[in-house]
Amino acid sequence: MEKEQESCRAAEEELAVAEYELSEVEAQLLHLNDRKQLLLERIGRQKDAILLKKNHLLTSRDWSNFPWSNKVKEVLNSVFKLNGFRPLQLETINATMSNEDVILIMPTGGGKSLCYQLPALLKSGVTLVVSPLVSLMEDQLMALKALEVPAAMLSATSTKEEVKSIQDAMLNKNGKLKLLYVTPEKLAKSKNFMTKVQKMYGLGRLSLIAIDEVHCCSQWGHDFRPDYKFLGILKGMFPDVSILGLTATSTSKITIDVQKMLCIQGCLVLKASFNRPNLYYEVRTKSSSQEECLQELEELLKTRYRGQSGIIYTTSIKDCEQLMHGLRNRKLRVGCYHANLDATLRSKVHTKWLSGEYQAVVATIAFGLGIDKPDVRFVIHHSLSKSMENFYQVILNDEPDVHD
Ligand SMILES: Nc1ncnc2c1ncn2[C@@H]1O[C@H](COP(=O)(O)OP(=O)(O)OP(=O)(O)O)[C@@H](O)[C@H]1O
Repeated sequence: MEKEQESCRAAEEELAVAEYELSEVEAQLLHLNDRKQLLLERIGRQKDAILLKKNHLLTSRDWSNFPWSNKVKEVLNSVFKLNGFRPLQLETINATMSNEDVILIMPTGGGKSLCYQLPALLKSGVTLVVSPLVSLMEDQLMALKALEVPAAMLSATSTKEEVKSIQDAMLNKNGKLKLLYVTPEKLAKSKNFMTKVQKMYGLGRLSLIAIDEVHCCSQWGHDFRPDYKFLGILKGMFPDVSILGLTATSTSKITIDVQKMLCIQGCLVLKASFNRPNLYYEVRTKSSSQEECLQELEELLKTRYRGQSGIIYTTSIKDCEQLMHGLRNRKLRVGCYHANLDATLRSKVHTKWLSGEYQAVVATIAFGLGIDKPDVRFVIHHSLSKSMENFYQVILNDEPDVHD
């Protein structure tokens, strides 16, 4: 009995020692965890400071004169038939030629395409251009064909033969192909195509990656596209190739998000002026009566904007439908466009507006990306835009470019 009591006491003592040791270890772990936290914060601060310094160095550098400047001018004249650069075009081209990652924010129609098309011709190999819409790519290809620049596009509708000939051109050391347009879906969904891009990179033939409408990477923007997320792997896969992201709409929050997504934090960000002196803005007091509002719109469309083309933006689909019916009842030729209409109907409305059959489209923000009509003379906002950037984007998508 006594022996058992002794053994029990010994076990209790052993337990107390172990518990004491454990409490010591826990205290050390707590201390280590605190140190870890402090170190992580210090590393984060240091990384931010380095990015800021690098960004400052990039931003304060003079991007206007480089050994290849004469060649750049020559290609601008002889291939693109242009006499000079618009603001920030030369800086973007030079930074891209220097293998820097760049985000270029420039208003619609500012001349973003030249910023990757010209380096594509000067660099050896093929420039990959990621573009969100097949119609945008087709426009670009038509313009490049007229300039006799070898370019191609790959989309979900490309035939087997087209795919084969493009893939051969990608890997052919003597191939003439300079620009290859692809949708982000194609990159994200076709393993076969990505393998070919990797091979092209291995051969030193991937010269530049241009990402059009780059704000689509960010969930903060109104045009977020899930497939743009895939583009985040490109920098890791092709570290020697510079990335040029282009957009007409980006807040600093979106730009930082895009840099993070594409793994190009601290890269050079070039932002052109968004002041467009050829635009006239007017703010009117909106009547609370729907009838009076319709009457005012009718008057504008039949008098001030008679025979002219435009867009009336609303923020809700319900408003969009109601306004179209109200205006049609007043014998105005208008259509409506929003995300709830099927693609065929949307395309019909778009075509009728392009051809002039509709004087105006009553639309939500779904009507924007890829809309390009040279003779738009008015944009009416029936409701206030959700943000300044949305407002700017919908105006400039449709602005008559009287300077060009
Ligand atoms: N340096 C230049 N001098 C004269 N015209 C130019 C110059 N650069 C571009 N352009 C012309 O400006 C027009 C718009 O260019 P581009 O399509 O590249 O604009 P963008 O910024 O890409 O617009 P979006 O945002 O709609 O894609 C084109 O007709 C192009 O030929």
